Order: sequence, then C-alpha cells, then structure tokens
Amino acid sequence: MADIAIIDYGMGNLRSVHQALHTVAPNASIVVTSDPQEVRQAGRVVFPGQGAMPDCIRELEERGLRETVLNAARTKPFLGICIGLQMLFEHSEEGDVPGLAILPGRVVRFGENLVDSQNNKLKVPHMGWNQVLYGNHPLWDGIDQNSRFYFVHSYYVCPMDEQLVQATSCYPRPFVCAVGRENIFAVQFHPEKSQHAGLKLLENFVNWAPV
Ligand SMILES: NC(=O)CC[C@H](N)C(=O)O
Repeated sequence: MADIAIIDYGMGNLRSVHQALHTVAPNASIVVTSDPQEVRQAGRVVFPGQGAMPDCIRELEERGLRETVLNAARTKPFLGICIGLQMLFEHSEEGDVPGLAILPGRVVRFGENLVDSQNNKLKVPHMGWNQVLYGNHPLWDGIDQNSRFYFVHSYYVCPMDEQLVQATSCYPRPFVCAVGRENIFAVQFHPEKSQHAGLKLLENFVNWAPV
C-alpha cells in the first residue's frame, strides 16, 4: 500500500513528478501506476499529465482508469496537475470533448489575438514563468504571494462556482490557475518544474489532511 500513487495513463512526463515528490517526501512510498487497485489502496493521489484533452481522455478510458480517478477524487487527498486539472471539468474546447465532470465548469482556449498592455502580440501557448495570486488554502502555506510558477498551456479552466477558485495568474488578463474543493486541489502550472515554490506546494500536499 503506497503513501502516494501517481496515476499513469500514458500521457506526460511522470518521472519529473515522481522525482519532485521524492525530493519533498524521501521516506514516503511513491508509485507510478496504472493499476486501479494500487490507486485505490494509496493514501493520496496525484493526477498529472501533458497533452491534448481528447488524447488524455481516450488513454484514460482505454486503460479502464476513469472510475479509478472518479473514486480517488471522492475519497482521498487528490492533486491534479495541468491537463489533470482540465480533465476534472465538464467540457473542453480542446477537441470539443466532455471531461470527467468532477467539478462544474468548462475549459476554454486563450484568444489567438492576445496582446499585452503595449499591444505586443502574445504567443499561445502560454509558456514560461508567471506570477500566481493565491487565496486562503493550506497548500499555499510557506509560499510567498505572487510567487512564480512554470506554465505550458493553451487552454484554461472556467469554474462555474467561484468558491472553487484558489489562485489566478495573468496572461494578459486574469485567468484561473488553481482550484480546490474538500479533498481536491488542482493547478494549471507544473509544480514539479517550479523550483522552490513548486516543491513547497508538493510538500504541503504530501502533508495535507483535508477536513
Ligand atoms: N501542457 C499541457 O499538457 C497542456 C494542456 C492542454 N492541452 C492545454 O493546451 O492547455
């Protein structure tokens, strides 16, 4: 029975997530797994991934992991990362596909004609370091307000319920980059690639006891 299960549905660089979690929790048993039983038995779950929503949903279902993710999101501390955040919602414009509908809301694409305040064209995807303005949640403990985290994405989540919003970033207008409810916390950026602030967030997750 692992302390932490990183769900492997064949998408994305799980090695860096595993390495970052091992850094903050060297004595924890951490598994990268696509075995529903291992996920069910784990103390807490990380749901990462990189790629296009349609591919990720298909790969998850082809491995018979949809129910496993739904169950984990209902029953234990659950951290979604990047596409693992977006998949929690009801629908994504990326491929016009339904998500897992664990959280109410949808995923939309940044506008193509993004410009900054000096009318300079901004690139999509949003790729690089950006500041995060966070709210009041234990997973932000010990992290400076407006710390920078690493992003690589073209879409962002629009929660139906304001209560879900745990942080925003700005590109060039504010967008939601972290959500949370009960035992679920999910981020658009990559904490495993965000140096000290990212490692601190992962450390807070490893020690998190949701009420
Ligand atoms: N890096 C990613 O996996 C990006 C997630 C999603 N495809 C997006 O473009 O927003």
